[in-house]
Amino acid sequence: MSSSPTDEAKFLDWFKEKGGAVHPAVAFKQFEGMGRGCVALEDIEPDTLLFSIPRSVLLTTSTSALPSLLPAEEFASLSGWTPLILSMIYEYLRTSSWTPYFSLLPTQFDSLMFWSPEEFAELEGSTVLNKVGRDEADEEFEQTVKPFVAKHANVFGNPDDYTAELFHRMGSLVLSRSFHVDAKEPEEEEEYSDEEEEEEREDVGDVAMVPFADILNAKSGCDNARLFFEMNTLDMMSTARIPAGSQIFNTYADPPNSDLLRRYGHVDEVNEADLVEVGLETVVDLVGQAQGLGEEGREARAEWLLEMGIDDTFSIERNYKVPEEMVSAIKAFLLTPEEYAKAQKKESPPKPKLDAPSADWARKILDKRLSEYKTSIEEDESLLKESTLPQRKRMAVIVRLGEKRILRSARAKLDEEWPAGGNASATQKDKRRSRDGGKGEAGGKKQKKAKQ
Ligand SMILES: C[S@@+](CC[C@H](N)C(=O)[O-])C[C@H]1O[C@@H](n2cnc3c(N)ncnc32)[C@H](O)[C@@H]1O
Repeated sequence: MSSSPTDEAKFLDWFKEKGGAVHPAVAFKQFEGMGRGCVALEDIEPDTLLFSIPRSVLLTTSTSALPSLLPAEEFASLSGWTPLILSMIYEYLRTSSWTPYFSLLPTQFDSLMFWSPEEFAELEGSTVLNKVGRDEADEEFEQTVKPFVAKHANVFGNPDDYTAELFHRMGSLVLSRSFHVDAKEPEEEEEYSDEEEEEEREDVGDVAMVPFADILNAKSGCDNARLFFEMNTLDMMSTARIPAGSQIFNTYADPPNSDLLRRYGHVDEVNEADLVEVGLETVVDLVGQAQGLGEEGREARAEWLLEMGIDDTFSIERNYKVPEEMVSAIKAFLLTPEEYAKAQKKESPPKPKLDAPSADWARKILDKRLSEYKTSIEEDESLLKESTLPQRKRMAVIVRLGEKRILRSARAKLDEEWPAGGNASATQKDKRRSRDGGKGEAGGKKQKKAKQ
């Protein structure tokens, strides 16, 4: 990265001139493999104000000068993050308002937007490959940004300075560093929320680049600081005791490794929030076809499930349970035409309760998902032992290995609770018995009576 200690000093001067305040025990530091972060120089107690950011230094579509220089309806016609990205490029190229901030920001990224096809191939099997959005971003640049900048060259200056590279760079900064800050009046003690998966639905006016807050790194299970929104400031507070010499960590809202890699360009070797996704289409193809449903019939059932609020993607987390919506979807494809008609009439998808047939199908679905990765768990485990593995490949292996391990554990859990081709296991029966009262006839009856 190109920024230096002088840039840090200039940034701090600028930050303080604008009214920012920093606790004397908080300092910048380079951390191996993480870039710049913040360190505690002395022990810091919980609930300590680490730094306070005046709202005026936030870079948003409200604080940038750009919107006021353009016809309002034309600026409003821009969609997604484009208004913010354009405002950032404009401020970066044409003004000095945020120069000390920009000089601390990275210009190169390991997030998926910047991976080559060969590097992407290492992620084969992971659904993250469908979420990168490089083509959409290129199209947005070519079809919207370029003509817009050329049309308003009186404001933007030389259109050639507005390159696709700069557009992707600013977009990646928004993806990895922005915060959701309601543009409306802040609620009392409103808590920060990092920008979430809902980025497309979010109002761009609420997305903010927050100098200083975005210098904190994050690590699964290690967060010890959090941003709180006050009327005139955004305050970073410690949420735990931070011993002298320790890194100050924010939270990025605990994404799985696939999303960490996509948005931030890093992974957590140990990530409690890791998960693997199974698409509804796997259920549709596998169960629907085996049930003899034609393409139209399969599509109709899938559409109906979506209308009933079932998601098109199921996430298996580290509790290794088959997601309820996936069970419901499997069972919907196992319904006879008469049962399906009835369910449609009642507008009610099947209850998400596993039974022997749905458990067998869940097993097949997990196997199908596992077969979509081109390497085995064992191969990945030995790859990770190689000290010469290139960094991006290493991260891809960690993502795909994490996903495969979850699939394997979910399958083992199914095998234990629903042995293949059979009935419920002893554990399942025990669970059922204890739900029924577990005392045979008399116990069961009593419980029923009490319920009436
Ligand atoms: C909000 S910024 C934090 C400041 C950043 N380290 C810098 O040098 O400007 C987020 C970026 O920091 C890096 N980062 C944060 N946490 C990390 C971690 N646990 N491991 C590796 N890199 C991390 C990633 O490059 C990520 O995109």
